[in-house]
Amino acid sequence: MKTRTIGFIGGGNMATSLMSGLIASGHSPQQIWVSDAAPATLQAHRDNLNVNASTDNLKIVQEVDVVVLAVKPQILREVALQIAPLVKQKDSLVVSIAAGISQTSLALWLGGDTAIVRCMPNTPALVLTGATALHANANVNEEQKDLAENILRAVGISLWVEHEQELDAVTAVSGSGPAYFFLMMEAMEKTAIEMGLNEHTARLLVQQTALGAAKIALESAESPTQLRERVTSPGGTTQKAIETFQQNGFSELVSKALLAARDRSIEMSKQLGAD
Ligand SMILES: NC(=O)C1=CN([C@@H]2O[C@H](COP(=O)(O)OP(=O)(O)OC[C@H]3O[C@@H](n4cnc5c(N)ncnc54)[C@H](O)[C@@H]3O)[C@@H](O)[C@H]2O)C=CC1
Ligand SMILES: O=C(O)[C@@H]1CCC=N1
Repeated sequence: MKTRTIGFIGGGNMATSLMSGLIASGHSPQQIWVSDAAPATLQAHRDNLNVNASTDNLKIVQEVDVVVLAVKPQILREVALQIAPLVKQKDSLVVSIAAGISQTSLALWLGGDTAIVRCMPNTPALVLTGATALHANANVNEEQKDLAENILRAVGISLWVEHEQELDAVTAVSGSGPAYFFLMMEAMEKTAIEMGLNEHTARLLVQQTALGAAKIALESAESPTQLRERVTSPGGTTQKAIETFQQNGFSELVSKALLAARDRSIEMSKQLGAD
């Protein structure tokens, strides 16, 4: 497939992760455009990533084949309505990464004929280890599906969900998920220091342990339960820790947190969208 130009409207955390990942995976910065309301953000992208940048969202739509909507859900309506006439004129493929903004809302704002892929990536895209789930509306053809998938696959794994509602669960699991692991790392690091390790040692041990656990989970055919049992010697230290977690409601707490994130995604679609 011929290399396509990609434009990001909104150049914040997630767009930075995606642009950096695309460039690291061999995409030419010259084929990437970004717009943002903050000129300083755009200058940083010019300086650090060497991409094309403009404060004018319409300029981005004009220049590119694929428009990625990467602004906060709260201002997506305003941006979508602004670019809608040009998107229609150019017959652009639009990819939205916004949490909690449905295909229904996007189609209402952008126009019912627009080819729209709604997806949920995550910030590890920055280091080419992202996880993205995508959903296409009925206007997206096979070539456009490949195009959207190729962009996200350049920065990690990507998979399609059949039902759009699944994206609420995806948001709770992998969209927000990196933050849960960072929270665990924060807590482990803090206690490691309280137990007498210096900051450098505490951080390094936690980071390497997280990496090792993720790597073994990915590479092994065994389930997380089996892998956990391999670390847990009967009557040993891990058993004490795991019992402490479980007696204090760890699994229930994780479940509650993910359900709250999933429900917030649904609530956002009602509050901010046209659902
Ligand atoms: N941060 C994350 O881990 C993830 C975020 N998302 C989604 O990505 C989207 C962006 O999130 P972040 O990058 O975290 O937010 P962010 O706040 O870092 O970036 C948004 C950017 O949009 C710019 N902006 C504001 N008004 C604008 C306008 N009218 N035109 C153009 N740019 C404008 C802001 O200056 C800012 O740089 C959200 O919809 C979020 O739901 C999705 C997956 C993960
Ligand atoms: O917190 C949020 O709403 C966004 C979506 C997933 C990760 N960050």
